[in-house]
Amino acid sequence: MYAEALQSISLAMAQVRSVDLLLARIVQGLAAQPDVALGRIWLIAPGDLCGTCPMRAECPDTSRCLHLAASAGGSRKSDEEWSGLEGAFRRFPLGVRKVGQVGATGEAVLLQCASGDADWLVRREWARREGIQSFAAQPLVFRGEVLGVLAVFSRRKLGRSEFSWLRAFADHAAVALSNARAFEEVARLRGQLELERDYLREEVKDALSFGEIVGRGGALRRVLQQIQPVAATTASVLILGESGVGKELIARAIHEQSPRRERPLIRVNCASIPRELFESEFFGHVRGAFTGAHRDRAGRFQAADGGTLFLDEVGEIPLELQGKLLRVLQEGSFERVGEDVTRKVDVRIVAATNRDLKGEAAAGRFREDLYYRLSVFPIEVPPLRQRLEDVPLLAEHFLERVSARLKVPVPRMSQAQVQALQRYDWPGNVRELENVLERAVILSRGGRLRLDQALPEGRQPMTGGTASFLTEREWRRREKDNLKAALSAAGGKVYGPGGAAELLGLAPTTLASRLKVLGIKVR
Ligand SMILES: Nc1ncnc2c1ncn2[C@@H]1O[C@H](COP(=O)(O)OP(=O)(O)OP(=O)(O)O)[C@@H](O)[C@H]1O
Repeated sequence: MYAEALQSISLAMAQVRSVDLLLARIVQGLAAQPDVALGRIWLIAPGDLCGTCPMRAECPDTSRCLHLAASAGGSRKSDEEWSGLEGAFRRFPLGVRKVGQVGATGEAVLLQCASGDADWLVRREWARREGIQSFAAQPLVFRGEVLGVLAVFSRRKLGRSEFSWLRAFADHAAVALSNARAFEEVARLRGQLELERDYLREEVKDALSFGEIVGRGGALRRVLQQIQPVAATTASVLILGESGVGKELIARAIHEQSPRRERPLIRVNCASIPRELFESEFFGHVRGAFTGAHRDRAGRFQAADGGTLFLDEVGEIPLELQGKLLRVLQEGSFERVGEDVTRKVDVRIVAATNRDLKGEAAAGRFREDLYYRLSVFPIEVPPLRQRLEDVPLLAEHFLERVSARLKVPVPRMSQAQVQALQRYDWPGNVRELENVLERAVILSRGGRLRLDQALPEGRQPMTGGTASFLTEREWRRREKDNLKAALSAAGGKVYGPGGAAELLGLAPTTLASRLKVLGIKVR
């Protein structure tokens, strides 16, 4: 081996950004030298093949060992090549045999075959046949940490000077290895960020509307008190409550108060995913896995790696997929659609439902084991009608927010109006209250708050005098009843003489589109 050869390999190394490619270049560069029979690199990594490892009995600690990561060289007797990463030496326990000792101590070794101390050679027959003279192993050390071992079997006796050249070369290799790892990490993070951005973009609008949780009544306080203790853990949380009570707000608060707050919170609305796309949405797919899969795509589990996955409307997940979901919750592993590789993730689950999931499980519509897994820590958010004491604060909050958004002065709300709001039973919960106030602010046009038309029918505040108009909802109902009556008078016939369109004096196409809008089915 010559200094120039090592230098030119070093130069080439600096350009490479992939760890695998880098290691391959190094050993191939070494093996290209006339006297080198075999060049190999092992890297320290967590123990993985312990069940089948031939050195298991000698292994002091299965947590970490040396993994053969690159190999190059060839026989001088045959055209056999030694680039495979399998075989007896694919793992070395740290501290065991020469390679393991270099990995454990960080001290290099130089051994000669001729000197009679060739006991270290495991394959003596191989060494004799291939004319091996020397073996040199150098640790790959970066910032004081041993990353692995670089070894060379030489057909020419290696002297001290070559050994020290190899030392310097190993140092270059270790730096290049750290750089390549850093590049790969950056690329991985960039990929993940892009993925998160894709998923998050659709939710930016939603996210902007999530301020603090408003309301300090006893019922809500009891809910809020549960957030902090559970946020600190990795336990799955199941948030139960009717639509619009603020379940998503609670889910976000759990994430924000958890140690995962710097990592992504990814939301999946399980009700909006078509049945056949569930698996791919959750776990991702590889290109060509199904029609339309034009490129590899990571799923939401991967996007949420290290963070929290919020499974909204979890009761909508099809039964077939529930088993796979259970597995990723239990083992943290899954496969992309169309791929065999098993991937690992670390994801905390917060799920929400407005269904009686326990009842669904009892009826066989939801897997019971999954239900128990999800509901380790249930949080029940009461409907707004059971905490009407929160209405005044919530109403103020929404008035201010909507006015700011519409850039109008905040209209003043009278005590009577607040009471009117508290008399309503809010089937749509906080979301409905928010919508009512938004309508009221728009109707107020910068003047006094106009709740009368904004509230759903039959709930106008008692301001004296009867209203001489219909609300939108009343109007629609009247129209619906009217169209139904006409249809029935026409015996279900829409078009032509005696049809409903003619009876109503409407163009048939106009009638058809109104029927569609109002959801009226024609027999
Ligand atoms: N306590 C609260 N303080 C402030 N805003 C609230 C509160 N509760 C709910 N909201 C608002 O009400 C709307 C509905 O809340 P959210 O989407 O969290 O309900 P949900 O229970 O998840 O509904 P769904 O089951 O329909 O998904 C949101 O705009 C949210 O900001």
